[in-house]
Amino acid sequence: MAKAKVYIDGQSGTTGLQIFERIGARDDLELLRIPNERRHDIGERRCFLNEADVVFLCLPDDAAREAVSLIENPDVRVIDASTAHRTADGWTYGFPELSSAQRAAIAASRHIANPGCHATGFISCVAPLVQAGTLPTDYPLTCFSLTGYSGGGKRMIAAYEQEGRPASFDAPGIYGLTLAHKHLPEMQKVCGLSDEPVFLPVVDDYYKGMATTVMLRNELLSGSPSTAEVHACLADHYAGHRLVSVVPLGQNGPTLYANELAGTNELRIVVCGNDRQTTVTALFDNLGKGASGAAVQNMNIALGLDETTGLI
Ligand SMILES: NC(=O)C1=CN([C@@H]2O[C@H](COP(=O)(O)OP(=O)(O)OC[C@H]3O[C@@H](n4cnc5c(N)ncnc54)[C@H](OP(=O)(O)O)[C@@H]3O)[C@@H](O)[C@H]2O)C=CC1
Ligand SMILES: CC(=O)N[C@@H](CCC(=O)OP(=O)(O)O)C(=O)O
Repeated sequence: MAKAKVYIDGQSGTTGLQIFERIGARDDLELLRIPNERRHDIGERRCFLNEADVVFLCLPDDAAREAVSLIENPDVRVIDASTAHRTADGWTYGFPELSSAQRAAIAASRHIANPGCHATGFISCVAPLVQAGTLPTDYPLTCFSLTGYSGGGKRMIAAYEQEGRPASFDAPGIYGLTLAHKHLPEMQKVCGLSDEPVFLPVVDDYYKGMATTVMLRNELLSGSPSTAEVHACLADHYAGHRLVSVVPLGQNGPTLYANELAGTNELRIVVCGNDRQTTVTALFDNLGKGASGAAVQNMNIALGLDETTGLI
């Protein structure tokens, strides 16, 4: 069988490099590499974008939209890591663990929108509870999400790693204070919520790794479930999945560290609580299941391969 041809637009960026790291040595794929000095040349990019079977877009939103407009070959499968198309018509949201129907839609799609990193954490905690009817769609959700500075791409990495950087970078920084973070639309739409959550992201002085937490009052959930019942609902949903799992109740340490799953493609959910209040936390790597690992998983599904090929 012919090898699938793969092109990464934005190959020298943070997400692009991490995709290359995961697929560069695979012998079932043929990687098309644009000469580095031509990587911004529209004519050259157009050739690569139309020659590939699978294209990863690892670009800012506007450049991702432009890249899509350059693709004339209807057989190209596009996996866009940017925010540009995550709630757009005609695009399939690339979180296969949502449902078997979602996985089948990804397998059949030519336009896959890779989830945002904070959105990945939020959706992994919330969507199964909504699907089960445990979490009412009008629940007043709040969420905070910790990320390493590589989540901000090359520019933020350079800012954090520069000599003489501001002393404030030594401490966690709460941002998104206008409560209009770019991941809110996908969080609301994919979970089927009637409103956006109140969401605060926090960036801190470490390279990669995330902890996204949603806080719940059990009495406001349908049927006032115990914390163990909330846990069971999530554990049932993710049973049999290899990249997303739920830590057995009580098996987590007393402190959750946002870099616990850094360097992996996995996401693990930790449920804690006292039956009056429950917290659900997703631990993962912003560059793993939060971006490049998820993008490779989506490619594997789109090519009909085992979804974890090259990932575990
Ligand atoms: N970092 C992360 O954890 C995550 C990132 N994402 C998303 O993935 C996308 C890429 O982010 P990230 O890798 O962090 O960003 P980076 O800034 O690290 O990389 C962006 C890349 O895009 C290239 N680029 C920019 N404009 C153009 C253009 N017009 N034509 C061709 N190439 C262009 C840059 O080229 P050059 O090499 O010249 O700078 C660079 O290689 C973004 O949309 C981001 O929001 C999603 C989830 C997580
Ligand atoms: C630390 C930091 O700034 N992180 C970025 C999220 C990176 C990401 O996921 O961006 P996409 O929406 O393109 O996926 C932010 O919060 O805007």
